[in-house]
Amino acid sequence: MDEKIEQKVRHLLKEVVDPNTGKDLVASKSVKKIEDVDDKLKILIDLDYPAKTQIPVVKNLVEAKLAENHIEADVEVKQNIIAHQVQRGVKVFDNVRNVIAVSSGKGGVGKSTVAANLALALQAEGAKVGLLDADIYGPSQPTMLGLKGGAVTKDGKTLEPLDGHGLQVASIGVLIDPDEPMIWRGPLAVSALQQLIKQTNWHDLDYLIVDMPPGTGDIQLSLSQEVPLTGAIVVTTPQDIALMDAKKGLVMFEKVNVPILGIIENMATHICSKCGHEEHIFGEGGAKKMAEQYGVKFLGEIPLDINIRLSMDKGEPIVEAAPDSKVAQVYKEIARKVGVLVSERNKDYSAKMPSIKVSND
Ligand SMILES: Nc1ncnc2c1ncn2[C@@H]1O[C@H](COP(=O)(O)OP(=O)(O)OP(=O)(O)O)[C@@H](O)[C@H]1O
Repeated sequence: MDEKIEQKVRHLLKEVVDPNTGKDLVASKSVKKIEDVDDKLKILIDLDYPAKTQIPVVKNLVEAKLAENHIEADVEVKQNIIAHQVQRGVKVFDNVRNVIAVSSGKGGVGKSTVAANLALALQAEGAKVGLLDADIYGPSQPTMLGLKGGAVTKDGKTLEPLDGHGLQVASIGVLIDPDEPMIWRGPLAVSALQQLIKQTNWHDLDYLIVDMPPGTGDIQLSLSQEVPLTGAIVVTTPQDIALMDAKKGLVMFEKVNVPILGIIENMATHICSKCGHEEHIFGEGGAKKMAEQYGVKFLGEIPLDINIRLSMDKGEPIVEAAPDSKVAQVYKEIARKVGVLVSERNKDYSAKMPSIKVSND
């Protein structure tokens, strides 16, 4: 094709800023092809984040820029979520492109609720998503996602993921007696969770969300070291005591070189179910300040809202039960940020690395 045209188009695409990444399409490496097909200019743009609602937005921006410059072309915008780098020395999973840990410094801050709604929000925007419930102390995803039935195996060795509103789900809760108190020794817990992750037949996932056990003890540390994580999210509530523990979570991931995608403040404000008045009953701005202090992103704040709890208790998280509600929009906004932050991580090249043989001859 005419090199001049290609250069001109590339130059114009440098002027089209994707509102989601804040970068132009060339800088974000989204331009996959500019080619001549049967005398017609064809442009292919790949978006490396969940983009169902954003595909038409980006397509319109490109078409408008080309039209302004009297260039006619077929513009195709696609979602193509690729695998990104994990900790050095850890092997990535087959069929799972990106693994994201959702963790908390302490229990009860709403980590599992965030994990479920975040997974559903990523799915709503067009991603293929799995959820691994690794919370050995209180596996709540079977209830929260209304899972029916127990573990399913076709070959007696591997597990089939369960279906939770379209998510592929594996939960330690399905494998244990829910009425028995869970007393795991560290290594046993880690090996049971490793088995659950590796022996589940995940089918072609863009993201696997891991609902981590709360806290920053040995089990959490081993998991953060051994599970191939693209990034971690720390959930906290606004109280000083929760923030103190959340900081420990940040330090733990830093120690094992897992990039922190950001902090989410849950129960940030209380919304009165009678009058709709919103107030910061547990304190204000603590998580945002902590994010600044540690140089990580503040992903957003989720209000304390009775509908979040009621929908979870019914097994239908609010993003699924009321996708257009204000609260569901907050989760979706956070999910969009998470998708873009993952896309900014380095690509995973491990699958293409040649294996090097060292011989003694
Ligand atoms: N923003 C919210 N508004 C109202 N209720 C919430 C909110 N977030 C979580 N909850 C409720 O708080 C309770 C605890 O939430 P969840 O189980 O997600 O916490 P957790 O941090 O995962 O706990 P643990 O780590 O101890 O398992 C649940 O009943 C949940 O429905």
